[in-house]
Amino acid sequence: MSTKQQYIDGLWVDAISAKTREIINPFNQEVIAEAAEGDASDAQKAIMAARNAFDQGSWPQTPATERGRIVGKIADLIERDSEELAELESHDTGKTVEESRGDMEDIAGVFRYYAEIADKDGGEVIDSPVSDSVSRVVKEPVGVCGQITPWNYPLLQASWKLAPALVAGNTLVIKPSEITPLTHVKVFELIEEAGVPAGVANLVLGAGDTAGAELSRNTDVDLISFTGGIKTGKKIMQAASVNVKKLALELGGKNPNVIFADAAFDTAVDQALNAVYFHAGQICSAGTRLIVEESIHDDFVQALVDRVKNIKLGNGFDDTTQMGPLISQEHLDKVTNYVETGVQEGATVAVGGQKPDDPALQDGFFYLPTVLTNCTTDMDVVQQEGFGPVITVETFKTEDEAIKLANDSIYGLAGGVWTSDIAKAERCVARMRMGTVWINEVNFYFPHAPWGGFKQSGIGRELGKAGLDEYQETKHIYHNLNPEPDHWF
Ligand SMILES: NC(=O)c1ccc[n+]([C@@H]2O[C@H](COP(=O)([O-])OP(=O)(O)OC[C@H]3O[C@@H](n4cnc5c(N)ncnc54)[C@H](O)[C@@H]3O)[C@@H](O)[C@H]2O)c1
Ligand SMILES: C[N+](C)(C)CC=O
Repeated sequence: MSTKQQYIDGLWVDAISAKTREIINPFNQEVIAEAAEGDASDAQKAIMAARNAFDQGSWPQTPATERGRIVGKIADLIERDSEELAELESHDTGKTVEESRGDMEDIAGVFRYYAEIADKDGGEVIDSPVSDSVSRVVKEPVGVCGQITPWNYPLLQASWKLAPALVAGNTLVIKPSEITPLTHVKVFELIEEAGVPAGVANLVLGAGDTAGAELSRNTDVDLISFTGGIKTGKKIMQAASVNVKKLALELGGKNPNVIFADAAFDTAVDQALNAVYFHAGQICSAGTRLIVEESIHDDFVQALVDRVKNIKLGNGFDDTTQMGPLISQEHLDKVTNYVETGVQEGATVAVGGQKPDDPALQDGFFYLPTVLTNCTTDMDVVQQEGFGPVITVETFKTEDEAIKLANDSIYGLAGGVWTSDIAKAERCVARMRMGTVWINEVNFYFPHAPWGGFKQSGIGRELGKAGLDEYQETKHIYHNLNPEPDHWF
């Protein structure tokens, strides 16, 4: 088995320490690859390459049209190799290959979107308050960007960072989660093939507290963009203060899905399942807090439970599988404890609440899709991000109460409202404190619309024009066409 290497300064390299890590398929714990285990010294080497490429290389000055062309070529290559990428992602994360195929389409779309807008903002001329002067605003790259991604949507989250950073003329070092590096390695082969100059885009592999921590504290890094958990986000924010790095944080969520009695019942039930059980609930924007109008609670829960019982768990490469495993034994233990805590707090397991007993699933990190009823907003299970296939159900009687419950969270990533009353829907979303709100929809995102969190779900935005702004500095240039002495002194 050849070792998956890092890509630093245009070369494929092992870790300086020569250490490696086994990469595991969470469906059966089979070792599917061996990857270089970089650490702080590898990160320093990559940062130096990115620093040199920014300070002395041609990329920041390359016309935006040309940078866009190269990023467009990456999109073409991702489309060409999308099946290979999708299979790698599913082996690495356990998600169904159908879900991974959807991710690859989205990823190519993100590179394509930023390629297309690369040269669309040529700056702005300001109406100067002084005659014989020109005042203009231009956008410039920030510099060297550190980028850190999580294991749940490895390449998708990377694409939201790589594409805008590159078209804006930055250089970068990205570090994937140490447990899911495979699609990052493959996409760097495509980045090389597309003609991105050596040193501009660098890939470091390895653990968060070594390689990742170096990216956040190193003073040669000008911007750090992180997607992951809130605890890590806080550490990165602290480390980044050393040189006041620009900071973008995409953190967790505990997202409400509010169902009014006048919602289209069958669709709302169906989408409440989609909101949570895709990728076994390991989605930052999963609608895990179901908030249902009291008058339909019993029917709604019964309909959910009937459907949940039939969800087919299994190998993501089997066409009939609807839900794969969790990512690791550690995460399975965390989800198990999370549900047990909920039960101790007074929640009732309406369905699931344990590992499956199917002998075919015993080698994987499976947990049954679960619905917990009798939940109240003060419970840990309602407030903490469980990041597993678990829905908690709360009830409300009035619109005000529904909004109060929806907003009762330290998080503010996303939320949904289901109703057939247009005015009520608009009133609700206006009051919901989240970066994305859906009316009669769940979990929908696309390259043109910004993504990010209110409150402790994060800082900054990815995707859309806002996602490009994160990677640009704004410079005002004032030109006095008729300089004269003032004779003040
Ligand atoms: N807001 C979003 O768009 C979004 C998207 C995907 C995932 N997430 C969140 O990500 C979390 C799950 O991902 P995870 O378990 O991989 O998160 P995590 O915070 O454990 O790890 C994320 C990344 O940070 C690195 N890391 C860990 N410690 C570090 C440190 N001290 N310094 C620098 N880097 C460090 C890890 O190696 C990994 O690459 C969930 O909370 C989920 O909600 C958010
Ligand atoms: C941002 N999203 C929904 C793609 C993945 C969150 O975990």
